[in-house]
Amino acid sequence: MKRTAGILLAGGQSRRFGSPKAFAEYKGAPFYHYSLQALNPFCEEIIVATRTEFVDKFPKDLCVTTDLVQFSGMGPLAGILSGMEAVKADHYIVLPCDMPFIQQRVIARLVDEHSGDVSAVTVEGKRHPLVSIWQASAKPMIRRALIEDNRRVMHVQAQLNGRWIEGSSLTDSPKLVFKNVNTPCEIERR
Ligand SMILES: Nc1nc2c(ncn2[C@@H]2O[C@H](COP(=O)(O)OP(=O)(O)OP(=O)(O)O)[C@@H](O)[C@H]2O)c(=O)[nH]1
Repeated sequence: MKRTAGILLAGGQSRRFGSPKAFAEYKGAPFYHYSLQALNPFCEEIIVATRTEFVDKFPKDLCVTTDLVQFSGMGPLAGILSGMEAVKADHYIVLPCDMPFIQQRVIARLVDEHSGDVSAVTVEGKRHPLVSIWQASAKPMIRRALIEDNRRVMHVQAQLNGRWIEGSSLTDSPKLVFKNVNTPCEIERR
């Protein structure tokens, strides 16, 4: 049977937010909780890829890893590879930690629509490369990109046999569901 793992990206610097976004609260729960909930039914295991200083802030029952030392500080692509290296699986569902409106049923649809080496979501022309599903076979290409200091997730996706899935085919409210929060006022307005 194919094994699916989830990778929750939570190693960013949150410069625009001003405090670590993973632990910012929305409706009484930390942002990361919403991504975790969305991934949960579809993954045999979920790994949180984060920075050393955040490891102890996550509950002890979560699997948490830090980015591979070689690629530390290189952004979400490094987090994706680090998650892949930490957990063996056939494919990986990746979500950022700053998408508190994400929904399980939308991830279910994304899983149904996934094909090829990688799938990711686009909403009205805005690409969300981190909301994605990757085959394990993409790992060497990600590694090579990072070794060459190419940190762009979309660049790697373009080199793979991948597809962009229109958010409107997954949910009636794609702009909200796939909204990533970068500043506190974006969440205060809700
Ligand atoms: N593991 C890991 N995750 C990262 C890294 N950089 C960003 N992320 C995650 O990727 C997602 C999108 O991050 P961004 O909002 O683009 O970047 P950020 O550093 O969190 O925020 P800014 O400093 O405001 O750009 C979030 O879930 C981040 O936690 C990294 O180097 N390693």
